[in-house]
Amino acid sequence: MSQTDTALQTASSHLPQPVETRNPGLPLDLSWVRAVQANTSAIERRAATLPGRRSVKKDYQAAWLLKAITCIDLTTLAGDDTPGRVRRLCAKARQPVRADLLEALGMDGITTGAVCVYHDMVETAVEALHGTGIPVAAVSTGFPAGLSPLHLRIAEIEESVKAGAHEIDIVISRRHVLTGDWQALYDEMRAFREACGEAHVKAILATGELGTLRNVARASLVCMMAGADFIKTSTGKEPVNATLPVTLTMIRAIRDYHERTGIRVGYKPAGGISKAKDALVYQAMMKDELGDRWLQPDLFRFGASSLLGDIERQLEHHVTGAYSAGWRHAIG
Ligand SMILES: O=C[C@H](O)COP(=O)(O)O
Repeated sequence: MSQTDTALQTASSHLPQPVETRNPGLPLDLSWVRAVQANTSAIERRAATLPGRRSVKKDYQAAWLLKAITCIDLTTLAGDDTPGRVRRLCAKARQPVRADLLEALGMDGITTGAVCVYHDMVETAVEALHGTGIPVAAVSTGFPAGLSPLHLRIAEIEESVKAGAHEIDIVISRRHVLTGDWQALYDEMRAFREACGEAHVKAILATGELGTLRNVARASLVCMMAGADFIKTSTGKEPVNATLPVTLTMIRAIRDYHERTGIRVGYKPAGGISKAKDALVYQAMMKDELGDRWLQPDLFRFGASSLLGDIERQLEHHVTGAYSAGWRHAIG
């Protein structure tokens, strides 16, 4: 088998998905939560060296980028979203890379991991993705601030599930973290998880608003104890969204949780990830810290509205040797 074949097999390994047991959660263990620390300067030092540590080139890079596409929650979360824009986004999710490029790469049948929209756009997205197997994710619970009354946040989840969302991206109440009220955070997350039913729940921590990496680590753990299927960094609307130090902190919390419980929880960095080279750094970090299993779309997603365009541009360069203008790979 040639190097190209091996590399591209890595990309197509998203096709038959391993079935992961959902995280059932645990009773809140406050002593475990309070024991969690984060050594900020060590985490920042390690994160700063990461972009230079691993570099994949040529066919391997193309394979990693194709894999990254399968992990994108292709997102539009704008006040001026329309059914037309969402349908165009869904068309892009079904065929994320131009057919001639895919053919040159020896690939077919690749899709994004999901499409992520506000509740009002769920029905349109579900209809547009009918028969593709691509799940629709709905942001929920008063996204992005999460400050509406609890019963309305729960009703919003239920409405989105009824409208056909397979995944619900909830926002936590940041004040519970900032005041150290872990019981309140746990109860809220548990209620959200219950309202989701069969739909998978991603807990958005809004890490840019949590103050310290120790808070990020503790909030990650509490959300996992309360049954989150994924923990996600940001809404994309905070002043600081996904970063490498936050990512290290959260994926180490996922690793600890797995070591203690045997349960794998997924990770979704979101907000401001728009370059193919950044996606490669995140993938390398997942591989280093958690292993290959966490590179599959059932355990790893990028929340991104414009990453796909840059990846497609890099793939075109790989195939043709030339860069095209970014607008040629418009998402919507
Ligand atoms: O969850 C997804 C984010 O809102 C997308 O953020 P972005 O537009 O910066 O890629």
